[in-house]
Amino acid sequence: MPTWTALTQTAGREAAEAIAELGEDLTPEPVGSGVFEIEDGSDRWEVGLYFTESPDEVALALMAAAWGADPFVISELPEVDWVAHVKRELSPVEAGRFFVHGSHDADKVPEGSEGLLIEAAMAFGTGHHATTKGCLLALDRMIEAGEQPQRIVDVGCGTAVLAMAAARAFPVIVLAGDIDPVAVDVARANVIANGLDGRVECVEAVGFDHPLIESAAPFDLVFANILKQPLIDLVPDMARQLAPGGKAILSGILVTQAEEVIAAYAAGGLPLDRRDDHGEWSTLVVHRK
Ligand SMILES: C[S@@+](CC[C@H](N)C(=O)[O-])C[C@H]1O[C@@H](n2cnc3c(N)ncnc32)[C@H](O)[C@@H]1O
Repeated sequence: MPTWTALTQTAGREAAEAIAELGEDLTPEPVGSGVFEIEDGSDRWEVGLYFTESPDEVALALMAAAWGADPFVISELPEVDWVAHVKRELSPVEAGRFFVHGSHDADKVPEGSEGLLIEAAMAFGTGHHATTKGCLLALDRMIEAGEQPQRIVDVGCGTAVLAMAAARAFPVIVLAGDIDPVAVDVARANVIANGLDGRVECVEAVGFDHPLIESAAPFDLVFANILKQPLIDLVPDMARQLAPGGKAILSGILVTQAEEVIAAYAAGGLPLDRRDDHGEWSTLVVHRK
């Protein structure tokens, strides 16, 4: 049976995300990576990189030192442990009517819930992160309120979890774009696995910058779970690409950054409807006047 090498360490959020990203450039390439919040109030994150061959320990030590992070803990895992690890990390997540789960939990979707199948992969959006959950809850409230957006785009789709949730809720074609080609591949695979082929179109795009997205504008609903600065940079495009009365669900914003993002959107003609904080993360709903 093959063994896996798991590298884990804890770090601050920014360092953990950077290490997971840089880890993908290593030789040999990791077969998986993940950044998981340690929910003990310590503001520490666990970053894991998983290899089928032994990685270059010198490169790893340099990478950890460059980020001022602790050295990696290197452990050999029999295959069975790796599977168990992924399953443990990917316990199902409930957010309103949505139940995000791996294939090992496909039989656990509660009656009346919308199941979304997301396997562990190298893209963000398993539903575990507070920002994804915040967006799913905002969508759930819109559905509850009887809103029926027709033109929808998910900017920074990652696994396409938000785009697929919207496609389950509304009988329209949902567009999903990501700057990262690996995420786009993962998103396409998820769309097929969820039986949404033809209902969610995934493209490689920076912001709204793709012919398919531009030709579908203006939008009634935009998701953008990206970080504070890209969200602020996106204000002029967001104002142009949203239809009057259209809404944007924004996340990836630390609670301490929320006022700055709210002010930037209000100044761009996109006032705040609602703000919800989940732990250290804020999710905002804004609309175009
Ligand atoms: C925090 S993840 C969100 C994934 C998913 N939408 C969710 O809510 O779980 C952010 C994603 O946005 C992508 N991204 C960041 N900036 C972007 C931009 N300007 N345009 C398109 N995608 C972007 C990243 O590659 C990443 O996949």
